[in-house]
This record gives sequence, C-alpha cells and structure tokens, in this order.
Amino acid sequence: MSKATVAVPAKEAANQHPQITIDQEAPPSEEATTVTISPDHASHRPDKRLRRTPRNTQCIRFPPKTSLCYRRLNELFFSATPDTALSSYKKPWRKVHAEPNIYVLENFLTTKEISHLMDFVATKRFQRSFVDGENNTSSIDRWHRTSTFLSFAKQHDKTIATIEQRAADLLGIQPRALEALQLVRYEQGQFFGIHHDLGIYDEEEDTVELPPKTTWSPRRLVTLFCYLNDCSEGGATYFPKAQLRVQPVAGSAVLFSNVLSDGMPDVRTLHAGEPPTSTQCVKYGLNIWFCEEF
Ligand SMILES: O=C(O)CCC(=O)C(=O)O
Ligand SMILES: [Fe+2]
Repeated sequence: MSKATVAVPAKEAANQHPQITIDQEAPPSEEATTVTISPDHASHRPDKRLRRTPRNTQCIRFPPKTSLCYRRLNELFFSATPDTALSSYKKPWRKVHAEPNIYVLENFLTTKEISHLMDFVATKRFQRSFVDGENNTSSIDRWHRTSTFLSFAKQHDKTIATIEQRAADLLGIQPRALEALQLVRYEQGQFFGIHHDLGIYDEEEDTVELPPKTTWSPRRLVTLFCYLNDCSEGGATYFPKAQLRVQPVAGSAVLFSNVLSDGMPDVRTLHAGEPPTSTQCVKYGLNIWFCEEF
C-alpha cells in the first residue's frame, strides 16, 4: 500500500504542477525498486509560483560567479553536461535524473571508512531524529520521522576530516562550508517522511518555505547522502516528484541540489527515507550538507 502518493489533478495537469498528497497516518511508500526514471517527470520544469513573501525574500546567496564552486554547482545542477564538474571524481557515477539533476556516485566512501563509521554505531548513542518547525522550533514527530541520528564534530577524527575534504573537493568548496556530518539509522519500519532539506514543505501551496537567514540552522544548498550498507528490502531514498527511488548500496552516495539557479528552494528535490522492510537490514546513512554559511 502506497503511503505517499503523487497525483496530478485534472485542472492542474495542463500546467504540469504535480500535487503531493501525504498520508500522515503512515510512513512513505514501500513500492521500492532500484533507480528508475519516469519520463512523465523527467521534463518537469521548476515551479515558477514560488512565493516571495516577506519571510522568504532572502534567496540563497551563491558563491561569487568567478569561484570554482559556482561553476561546479552550475554545471552539476543547472546544465545538461556535468562531465567537467565530475571529472575529478575518479570512480563510476551516474546521472539518474534530469531536471532536477540527481546523481549516484559509486564508492564515495571506502570500506575502511564505512567500518570506521560503523564502530561509532556500537559505542555512541543515537538520538531520536526531530523535524524543524515554525519559529526555529524542532520536535520529535513520530508520524513524520522515526529514524535516529548521531552528529560528529567537524574534523572529529582523521577519517571524518578525509570524508569532509573529499566532499568539499567534489563541490569546489572549503570543508568549513559543510555542516557537521550526520549519521542516520533506520531499523525495520523506521522512516523519514517526505521533506525538503532546505525548509518546511507546504503541501497545500506545493512550495518550500525558505528559512530566514537569521535562523540557528544553516541553509542547506546541496545534499550528498551516503549509504553505509546495502539494503534491498525497502530503505530507498524516494523522490516523489522525480518518481525516483535510489536503493542503498554500501559506499555509494546520492547527490542533489536543494536550490534552483535563482537561489530559491527547488521543490522537485523533495524526498523521503523509506523504511527497511526486513529485520535483515538496518539502514545506515551519512548526511553531508553543503551550506550557505554559518
Ligand atoms: O534516509 C534517506 O534515504 C534520506 C535521509 C534524509 O533525507 C535526511 O536525513 O535528510
Ligand atoms: Fe533529507
């Protein structure tokens, strides 16, 4: 039974504005398959109706146009040919969706790094994940997110610093622009419902509210989400608007932008962490976020 459905009402269909219906009573869809691309959504254009209310007029400020980072972001996310941007990535990679551009990078983490990260799993305490709400509040929401997490201090150790540096090199940024790495865990049935990494999704308006610049939380431009283990029964990262599921494979990472080229949230990269459906798989992932500034 699908828990999150994407439906295009008849009157909206002509305008290509998919509406998302989220059944809050239950976690996201279990109809996971390996990476698939839907022709229906491959041509979806950015939603030009993004509201510019007084609360979200401050769009994301990109790095200077002359910077390596600006060129990388442009090429990776706003052009059809990312080959130069990914030329420094010497391992296999695939563009698994166009507009919005979403990539899967194979072997982003080495097996040594994975086992080092998994050592923390045994010794450190995971916290219940929470969701951000209005007015800089956050709360535990068992309907929306039941997974647990663990944050590392920046450059916590040599391995973490190496991973940070690798992610920074990929995006052409300094490691200081990355948020502290965050390990997430999903036991059977645990999930993270449909959300956006930049701000709060307004289901009725089908927009993402860009958080104000003054908020305590950094604004996340780009997400690089790494998988620490294989998970074939459930556990996919699901992009409802792209109709895409990325199935966890140890060491690989999914890369996507949370912003459009005008610095406003890209609602098309709405996503969810689906629940592993078997006791055989406890899913572990590592969030690496490139942020606007601290
Ligand atoms: O677990 C996943 O596949 C996605 C996790 C995620 O979206 C997040 O932690 O923000
Ligand atoms: Fe996310």
